[in-house]
Amino acid sequence: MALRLPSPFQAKMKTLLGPNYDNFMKSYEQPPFAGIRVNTLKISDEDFRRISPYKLDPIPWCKTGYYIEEGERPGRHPYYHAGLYYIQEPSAMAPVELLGVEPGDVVLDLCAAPGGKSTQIAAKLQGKGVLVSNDLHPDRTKALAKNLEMYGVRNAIVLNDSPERIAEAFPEAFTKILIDAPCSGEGMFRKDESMLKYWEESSPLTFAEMQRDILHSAVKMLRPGGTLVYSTCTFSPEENEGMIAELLMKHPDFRVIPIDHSGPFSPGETEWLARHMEHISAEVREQVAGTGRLWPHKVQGEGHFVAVLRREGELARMEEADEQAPPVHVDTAAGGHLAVSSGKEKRSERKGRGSLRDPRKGNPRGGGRGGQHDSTRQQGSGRPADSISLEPFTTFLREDLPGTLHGYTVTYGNHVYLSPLPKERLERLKVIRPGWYMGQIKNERFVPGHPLATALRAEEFVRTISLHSEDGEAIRYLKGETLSIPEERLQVFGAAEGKGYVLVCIDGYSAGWGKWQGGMLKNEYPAGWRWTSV
Ligand SMILES: C[S@@+](CC[C@H](N)C(=O)[O-])C[C@H]1O[C@@H](n2cnc3c(N)ncnc32)[C@H](O)[C@@H]1O
Repeated sequence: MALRLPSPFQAKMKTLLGPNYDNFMKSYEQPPFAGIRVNTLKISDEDFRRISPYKLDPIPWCKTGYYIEEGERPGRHPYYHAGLYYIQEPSAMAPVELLGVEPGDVVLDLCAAPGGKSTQIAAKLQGKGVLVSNDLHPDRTKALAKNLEMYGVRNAIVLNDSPERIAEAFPEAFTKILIDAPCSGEGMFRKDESMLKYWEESSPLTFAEMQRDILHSAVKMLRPGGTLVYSTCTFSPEENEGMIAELLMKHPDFRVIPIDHSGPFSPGETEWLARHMEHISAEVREQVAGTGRLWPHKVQGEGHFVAVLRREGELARMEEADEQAPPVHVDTAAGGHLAVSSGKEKRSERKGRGSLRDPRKGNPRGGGRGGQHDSTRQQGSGRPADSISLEPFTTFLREDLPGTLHGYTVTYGNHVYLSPLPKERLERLKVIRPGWYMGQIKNERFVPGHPLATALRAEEFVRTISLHSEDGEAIRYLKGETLSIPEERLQVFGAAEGKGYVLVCIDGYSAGWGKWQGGMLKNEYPAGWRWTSV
């Protein structure tokens, strides 16, 4: 065995696993399993299987997840840059599958960076409903925002705030909540040896403290009848069954929805509960048995713990409880200006339907950090939001993007976003992305942003070019080179001319912008996203 596992870890696992311990230890002689998950926001599972550059072997607990062979480098293919798949450890695909997200859900992913599970949730939502993705650590939220953008997610808000503050802003707001908790990462040892040192320096009890706080805030944000999934990539029962048992003792309106144990999932470790947490009732212990474990000696994956919990009550039906963000449209009566949706009028127009509950009602204290927006800081600011004329943006929509986009128009300085929620709902939170980034108004022109391109389908834009993934042209584009493209290769719809912004696709799937003129395609692929030689 190449890995030197800490002896306290080995001793603990021996007690926990009893006769299964030897098999568990043998699993460390195997290389870790690698997986990819098809991004069904951009391509159907069936179409991906047809064009996949890899031999795919289905992952039993995730319909769109596949094992790929050892030695493959899935991050080095143009399809990765076109967001056709996410590289994800196979066991990590389980929690979202068990959360049961459906289009129209209002979902919170509370510990979301770098975004594996958020991109999975977004694929389940299919652009309908709301995804709020949060992470406490600022640097990690950058990767989270980038991944959501790369995967063409339109209806996500990225926050960098504490669970307590988010709970103040969104009491009983979400139909589904995922807590993929920070943990001691025992399931990561085989994949990432640096986790061994991390484990030796910290204790499961430190994590249990953090997890308890996160859960405490999360329960306040779930609607009656809603579903909460708690997951970790560690084996330690203190952070898994222990956490769930405590929650059930404290919140009798929460119940475990038992996971089917006839397949890859093993039952929760209730014997450990009986030995170490005597105050936990037998009824709660029985419920905890319904949680699920993926063990590395039983399945092809690094291991995970998952608990599915439901809060008692009748879940308000989506169409009665939530407004869909309105379509963005050009209001010609307002002189070609965009009809900026404030959300307020919408609510009063649709009296009695209510959206996410307004935190200011019944919370007269207000307060908070007063709308720090990283989106503004990172992407530049300028004039006060409302002084900006959106005309260049509306002209772009009308002329180049004739379809209907949904969302509340939110501006920060000269940056324009479409948000799945009205701006005032985010006022007191630290917002990294208030929604789908449209672009920037600069010198009275609209400069479309990269995330606008990655989330568009080829047929939604008036001018497109499709580059072949295999003839080197796509990689040259991804490296930032200018390409020579004769006009006949452009696909131009209607009466539009060839000159202007072009949606650059790879085998038909959007990857970014280019600007075409006189046979040359100027490259607009952002510097920070480019294909590098290593
Ligand atoms: C297991 S990782 C999440 C992985 C992520 N769900 C994914 O699938 O890509 C746990 C995350 O929790 C974040 N975190 C730690 N403490 C937190 C807290 N109190 N509130 C929210 N996030 C926290 C960490 O920064 C880390 O990114």
